[in-house]
Amino acid sequence: MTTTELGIARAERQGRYRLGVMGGTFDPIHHGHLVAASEVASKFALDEVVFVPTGVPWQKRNRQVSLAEDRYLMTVIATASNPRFSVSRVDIDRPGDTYTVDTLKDLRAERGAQTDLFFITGADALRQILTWRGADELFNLAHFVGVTRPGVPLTQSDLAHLPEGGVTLLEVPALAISSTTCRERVRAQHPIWYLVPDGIVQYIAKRGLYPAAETGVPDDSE
Ligand SMILES: Nc1ncnc2c1ncn2[C@@H]1O[C@H](COP(=O)(O)OP(=O)(O)OP(=O)(O)O)[C@@H](O)[C@H]1O
Ligand SMILES: O=C(O)c1ccc[n+]([C@@H]2O[C@H](COP(=O)([O-])O)[C@@H](O)[C@H]2O)c1
Repeated sequence: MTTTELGIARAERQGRYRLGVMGGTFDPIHHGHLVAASEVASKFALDEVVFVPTGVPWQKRNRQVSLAEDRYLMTVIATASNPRFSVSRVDIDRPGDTYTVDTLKDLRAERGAQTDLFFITGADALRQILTWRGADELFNLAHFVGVTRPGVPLTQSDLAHLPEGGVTLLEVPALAISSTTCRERVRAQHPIWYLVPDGIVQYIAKRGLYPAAETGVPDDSE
């Protein structure tokens, strides 16, 4: 999108606020998340991107997930330097499993009817979207932006089963980083500098997250 197109997009919004919503487990947050959010913010002329750490990511029940407060604090640290990035507690403060349909309803109630929601999701999550609770409702609550992710092929034909006009695919600078790789590297005592913001390296060390032994910091599985 050129600067002129962006100008038109801004003019066409007629006083409406454009809010990007970046949901994730963020265990830990890494530069892949931040670059995806920044790119969508630029291409869609968003006023703000709110990062929403999951409370209980029910589709990750078979694995250990760090405490919500640790994931929340890492998200705050990683986004603090960007004036257009913010962090919401809606998912971690809501009891029970986390469903995006609730996230979007809560943000809509909080931000008001003048706000348009753009839910940002990686290609892997987008491919699973019909398994999400209340999937048929999701596309009435937000426009979905599916961002490319290395190792996850995604084409227009993958969108065939999704409502027409409900999803836009966007190619973002490819960063082959995952939270899984970051956790494995910490456990193996390999560096994660430059895969995650500096403050996250320090937070993980300070809290002793992702220890090599099973007997480490508490998690959300108990
Ligand atoms: N490198 C990346 N490029 C683009 N999108 C990404 C990238 N990493 C994660 N995402 C997207 O960000 C959102 C939140 O991801 P999540 O917190 O689960 O991170 P993850 O790296 O996929 O974690 P894990 O490896 O633990 O499954 C998802 O929609 C995911 O597809
Ligand atoms: O609504 C659901 O049923 C649902 C199922 C799986 C994932 N999600 C959302 O998708 C986003 C990315 O999730 P994850 O597990 O890949 O970090 C995050 O906002 C989750 O709440 C939502």
